[in-house]
Amino acid sequence: MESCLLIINPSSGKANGAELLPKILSALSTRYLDIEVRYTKKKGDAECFTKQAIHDSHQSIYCVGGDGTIKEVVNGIVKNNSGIHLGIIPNGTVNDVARSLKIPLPAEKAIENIPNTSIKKIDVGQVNDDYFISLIAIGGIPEAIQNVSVSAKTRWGALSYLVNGARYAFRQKPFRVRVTINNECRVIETSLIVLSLHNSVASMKNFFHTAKADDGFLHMMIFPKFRLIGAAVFVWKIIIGSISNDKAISIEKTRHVEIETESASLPINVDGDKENQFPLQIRILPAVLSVFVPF
Ligand SMILES: Nc1ncnc2c1ncn2[C@@H]1O[C@H](COP(=O)(O)OP(=O)(O)OP(=O)(O)O)[C@@H](O)[C@H]1O
Repeated sequence: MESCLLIINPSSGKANGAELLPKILSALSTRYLDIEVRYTKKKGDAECFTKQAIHDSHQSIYCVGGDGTIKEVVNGIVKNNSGIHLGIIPNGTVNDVARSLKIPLPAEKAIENIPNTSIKKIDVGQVNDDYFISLIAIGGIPEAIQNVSVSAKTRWGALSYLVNGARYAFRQKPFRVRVTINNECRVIETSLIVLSLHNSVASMKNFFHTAKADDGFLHMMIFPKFRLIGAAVFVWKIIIGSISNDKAISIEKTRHVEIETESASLPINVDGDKENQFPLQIRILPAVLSVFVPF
């Protein structure tokens, strides 16, 4: 029988990860003889635990947390060039990766479904020297979303993101970026850029209608400059899932993109965390991650 590492972020989502332990152990014990359990305490722990699991020759890692915790595990896997299998028990606030992979929500359902999963190879994004699994967003709105406190997320869930994002949308100042796709360079004034590997963004399904976790593409939306009324219209279209039909938005599908700006303080959000400095070299690594998904 095989062995696995179970990583639990006890602060993700409603901060109930530790309470799920008995159920998870019972589900995993049908598949694994040895199950090591580790709790994260801070940023970087999940990547560090992953590195150790690869070194210890575990066959799989199960991750209980949100997209930020999954991103750390993915960094540990890809940076170590490992084929270790990843199981996702979605217990964050938005859980876009799980939604895209049709992993049942909430976490209790995903746990019950562990026996009915098999391996699928999916894409990973690379941004400069790091990796991401879901989303890069540039602008003040993503920064506002990132600044939502753990207590607000625990109490209000995805609603806390929406309210903070909408509040900032009205104060949003446009910014100028140089975007290079397929050797074609464009200077654009925009208020928001969203780049995703999946169809679900900020827990809203079909943000990118055609995106698939294994299609080998980065999906990118460049919004025009917007102010008060424009922001309200876009927020509404995002909520009702019709944003990708908006003619004012430029939608790109690419394998590589470079984004530069002279606005030194322009915020970048990578899978929910503030990271990286411009210029951004972003590319897709097709089918490099083995994840458990429902049959
Ligand atoms: N014990 C802990 N207490 C507080 N923060 C932690 C702890 N362990 C990890 N973290 C932080 O949690 C972040 C990841 O949270 P994660 O994204 O998984 O949950 P979330 O923000 O609730 O969900 P989502 O990304 O779906 O919105 C990591 O970047 C890390 O900084």
